[in-house]
Amino acid sequence: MQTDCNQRLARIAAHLHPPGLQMGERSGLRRSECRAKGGAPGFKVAVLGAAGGIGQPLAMLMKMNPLVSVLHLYDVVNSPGVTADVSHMDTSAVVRGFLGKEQLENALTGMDLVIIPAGVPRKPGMTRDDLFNINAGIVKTLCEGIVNCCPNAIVNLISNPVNSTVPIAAEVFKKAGTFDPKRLLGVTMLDVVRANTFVAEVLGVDPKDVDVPVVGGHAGVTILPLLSQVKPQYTFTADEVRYLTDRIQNGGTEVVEAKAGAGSATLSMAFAAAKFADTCLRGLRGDAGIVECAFVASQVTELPFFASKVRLGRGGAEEIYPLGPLNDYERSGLEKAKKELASSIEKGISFVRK
Ligand SMILES: NC(=O)c1ccc[n+]([C@@H]2O[C@H](COP(=O)([O-])OP(=O)(O)OC[C@H]3O[C@@H](n4cnc5c(N)ncnc54)[C@H](O)[C@@H]3O)[C@@H](O)[C@H]2O)c1
Ligand SMILES: O=C(O)C[C@H](O)C(=O)O
Repeated sequence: MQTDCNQRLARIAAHLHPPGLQMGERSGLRRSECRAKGGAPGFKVAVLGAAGGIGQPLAMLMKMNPLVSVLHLYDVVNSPGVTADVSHMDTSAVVRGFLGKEQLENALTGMDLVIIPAGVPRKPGMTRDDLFNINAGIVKTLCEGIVNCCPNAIVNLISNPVNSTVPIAAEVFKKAGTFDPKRLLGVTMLDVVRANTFVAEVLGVDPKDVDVPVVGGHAGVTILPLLSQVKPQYTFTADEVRYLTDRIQNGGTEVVEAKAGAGSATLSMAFAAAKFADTCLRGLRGDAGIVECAFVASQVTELPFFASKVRLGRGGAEEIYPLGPLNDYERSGLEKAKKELASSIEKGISFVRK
């Protein structure tokens, strides 16, 4: 058995240069095939946009996740190099790379979870909505691929503007008759990660002990931290509430400005995306009591999409929790958030319906 495997590897190695070539492209065999057969049970995960600023560290973090048995890394550039690199990590997930549109189908076929950080990031002075013209088309194409190849996969959508790209994805799935609202999740985890960090600084505690629900959406005033519901319970002063709300709502801009033209949050986003993906996988596995915030199709407000706490299970976002009691400051924030969200959602919907 071992000898067979070694012989096949030797055959593959003979065909595998120059570096960067898709694994198995010439030999018809994948280097991972020998091990894939004996691979650990687990979930199949694809990262679309895997060679990007978020994609690369996210690929690394997903390769470290013991719940992942197969990791597909897709991009329109540089995915062979990222794949070769990540595949050398001695963790159990089998890694395969896919390059360019013609390999999208193979990248997606059979996936349980698809994570999408594909698209352009902001530069200083831009809003997330300024990314719409480029990213809307990218997300639409990738979601059409999901329709054809893994319509039952859970989708974690990171590409901005999330407030519009999630409605775009939903429309693509609806058009194809494959839309399951529980399986489409806009990733707002970075807002929660930031909120926990900034609140922990104010309280002087470890961020791991802090939990701040962040609801609404993922842009400016639509990011609504519910500081009155913070765990551990604490009553902030009005100044603290204003400082924290402003910092959480503008955390993305803080990074964009600090990077001064070199992009937006990538490392903290990869961390947040990996954390969120892990909760989705634990939900798929059937773990109980997994609750995170996400931007989903929702009836929590009159808007068709809204971020709030959801319970993740085998079917995705199986339960969507109401917002709970809000104070006057949060109620007024909610009205502002809903106004902006309504037009961003509408923009996404009409992009596909036009
Ligand atoms: N949801 C959030 O909290 C959050 C946080 C940070 C960034 N973002 C967003 O994530 C996106 C990616 O950010 P980044 O910093 O990684 O950007 P990046 O430019 O570094 O990487 C994007 C990658 O997407 C790839 N790509 C482009 N078109 C593609 C296509 N059609 N198919 C597959 N891949 C494609 C690019 O080749 C590139 O490798 C941006 O839209 C950014 O605004 C969202
Ligand atoms: O701010 C951005 O443009 C990227 C992302 O949405 C973030 O919140 O960091």
